[in-house]
Amino acid sequence: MTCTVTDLACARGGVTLLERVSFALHPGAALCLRGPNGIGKTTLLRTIAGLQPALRGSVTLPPDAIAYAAHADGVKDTLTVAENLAFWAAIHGTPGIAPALEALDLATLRDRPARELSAGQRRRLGLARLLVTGRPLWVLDEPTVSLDAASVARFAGVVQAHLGQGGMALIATHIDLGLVADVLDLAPFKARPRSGISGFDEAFA
Ligand SMILES: Nc1ncnc2c1ncn2[C@@H]1O[C@H](COP(=O)(O)OP(=O)(O)OP(=O)(O)O)[C@@H](O)[C@H]1O
Repeated sequence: MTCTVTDLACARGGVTLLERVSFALHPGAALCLRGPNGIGKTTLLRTIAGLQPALRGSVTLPPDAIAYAAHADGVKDTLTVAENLAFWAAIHGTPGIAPALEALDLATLRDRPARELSAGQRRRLGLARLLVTGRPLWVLDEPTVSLDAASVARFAGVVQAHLGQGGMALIATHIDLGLVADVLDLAPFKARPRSGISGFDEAFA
């Protein structure tokens, strides 16, 4: 199942940020989005994941085929690590949480309440959620924030394994994860500022 994004335009706070974004992501492939702070990487990922409407364009994969992981990780503080994963596994109908615990090195933390996790441990729990969704496209917004070097390498291996099973990954990241991935520079897709005054844009084009 290929994810095809065609002529996508997205906005935040009423401002159009990116326009004419098109690409195809095939099974087993990863694409890294690059661009300076504020260009609209998060906004584009949220739009592709179906968390906000597109101004224009289309995404062929439905939102329920996409697992989105971002800064707000959805971890429930009052539940333990294992309970958080079991909760998500139940929602997605995944049989067990052991592979996810193992993959993100969370087995020794399984009975720790999430509120007692360090930032990096919490991030690993948020990323472990990806594995229990069973969804083919992982949309990842700065997934390595707070992770130490060993955890970055471990997570890169998790993504690589997902790709090896025919999954896909779309990643906004400022660091090189060491993945075999195409890179999409968003600069050419930056929307031109609009005045909102009829005739103004044309007069000053
Ligand atoms: N809730 C909001 N309301 C209005 N504008 C917002 C909101 N959130 C973000 N923005 C603005 O939208 C623009 C794009 O933000 P976005 O987070 O998509 O950029 P980004 O490329 O992911 O940035 P970064 O690399 O810093 O994470 C920025 O100019 C930002 O200030």
